[in-house]
This record gives sequence, structure tokens and C-alpha cells, in this order.
Amino acid sequence: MDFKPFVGLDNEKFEQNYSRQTWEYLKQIGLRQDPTRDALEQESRELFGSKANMVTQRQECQLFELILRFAGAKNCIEIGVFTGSSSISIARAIGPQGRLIAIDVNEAFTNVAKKYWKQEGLEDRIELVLRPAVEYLEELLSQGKENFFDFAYIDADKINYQRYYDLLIRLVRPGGIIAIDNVLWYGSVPDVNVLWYGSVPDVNDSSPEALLIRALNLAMQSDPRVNNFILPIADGINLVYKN
Ligand SMILES: C[S@@+](CC[C@H](N)C(=O)[O-])C[C@H]1O[C@@H](n2cnc3c(N)ncnc32)[C@H](O)[C@@H]1O
Repeated sequence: MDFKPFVGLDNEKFEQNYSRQTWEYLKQIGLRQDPTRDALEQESRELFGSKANMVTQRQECQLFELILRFAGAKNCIEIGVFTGSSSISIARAIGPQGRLIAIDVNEAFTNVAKKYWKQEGLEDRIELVLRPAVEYLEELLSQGKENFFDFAYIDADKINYQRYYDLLIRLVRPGGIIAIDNVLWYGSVPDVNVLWYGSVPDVNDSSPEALLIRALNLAMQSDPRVNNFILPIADGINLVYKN
């Protein structure tokens, strides 16, 4: 694959100016206070230890909440619920008339999510599906749900990301949005073949996940069906608008 070198102006200067202090400020002041999320994160840590790092980060949740409110989204689908962080934001944003299909395979994780959905009065807006997501998305297509969803969030097993994208691009309506999490996969996705001011970055992860996400990001950049942008927050979100 040939890469075109980046020829636009860039903002590296600004990014380097974000000191540790600025990042702390952004975390403390740039995000809304959210006691439910405080409790959910603490409980996830107590119950599941380091797996709690899977919780979708607050800045992403906040961003989804705003995007969905702007878009007036009603029918949403999420792959990867864990203890409910992102589903709470989606369900809040879609309002009482909205519906979120939340898919996961782990009952212990989603029992925690259910507790917080109930506490927030969101349980009527969320349908939990405990099944492997590929199988369920295929079933939705066979039920005629093509072009049905306003928003889809992909945040589950990375190895199936391409399949999730291929299925969701059909299930989401034109004008709808797909958000894909972890598209930088902790910095392992940048490709050694992409030149950076004539030198190569010192990352070259060839794990199946890194290769797969790298290929997906690359293919999406010129996919005529969509318009997209990788946001460098959290572990990278590919925000995809279906044309
Ligand atoms: C990164 S976590 C999701 C985090 C969640 N979005 C949140 O807000 O905290 C990934 C989740 O994907 C689920 N998962 C893994 N493989 C799956 C599959 N094949 N189908 C559906 N869910 C799956 C896991 O059980 C786990 O809860």
C-alpha cells in the first residue's frame, strides 16, 4: 500500500504545549461532574480489578452524549457493554422515546450495568442482548433492519472489528454515525511505513489486533460510503458518518 505524505499544516506545536497540568485541568474542569459514573467506576475496579480499565472513558462518554443530542438520535446499538459506562451516556442522550440495543457476552459484567441503568431510570430504554455480536447483527439484517440505526458504538473484541464495521455500515442509516473505540490500540497501530518527517516511528506492533485495526483505519480513509475522523482522545475514536 502506498501512503501519501501529509502535506497540510499541523498542530504538533499546540499538542506539545499541553502540559501535565493542562491535562489534569481538562480532566477536572473539562468534564461534567457525574456521581453515578464515580460509583460505577469504583465498583468496576472492586469487582473486576484491572479489567476495569475497559470502562469507556469519561471524555468519550461526554462526547457521545453531546453528539447524540445534536443528532437527535433515537435508535442506537452498542457492541461491548461491560459495566455500563457508555450505555448510560447513550441512553441518557436518546431520551425516553429512544431505544438502545446493548450487546455483550458476559453476564457478570452486565449485571453491574443493569444495576446502574435501574438506578438512573434508564432500564426501559435499553435492551440487553447476551449473545456474540456478529451472530446477532447478522440476525438483525435478516429481520430487515438495514438502514435502521442512528448511532452504533463498537467497543468489544478487536479481532471482530472489521466484521462489526461491515455489518453496521448496513444497519446504520445514511446520516447515521458509527463510533469505533481503541483505534490507536495503545499506540500500536501507527504503521512503520508511514513516514514522519522522513523518519519512522518506533512502533511496529504486529499483533493480530494492531494489524486489523490498522487495516480498518486505512481502508476507511478512502471508503466512499463514509466521512470520518480519528479523534485523538482516550485510545483513539474513529468517528464515522455514513453518507
Ligand atoms: C472494552 S469492554 C466494553 C466497555 C464498555 N463500552 C463500557 O462503557 O465500559 C468490551 C466488552 O466486550 C464484550 N465482548 C467481548 N467479545 C464479545 C462478543 N463477541 N460479542 C459481544 N460482546 C463481546 C466483553 O464481555 C466486554 O464487556
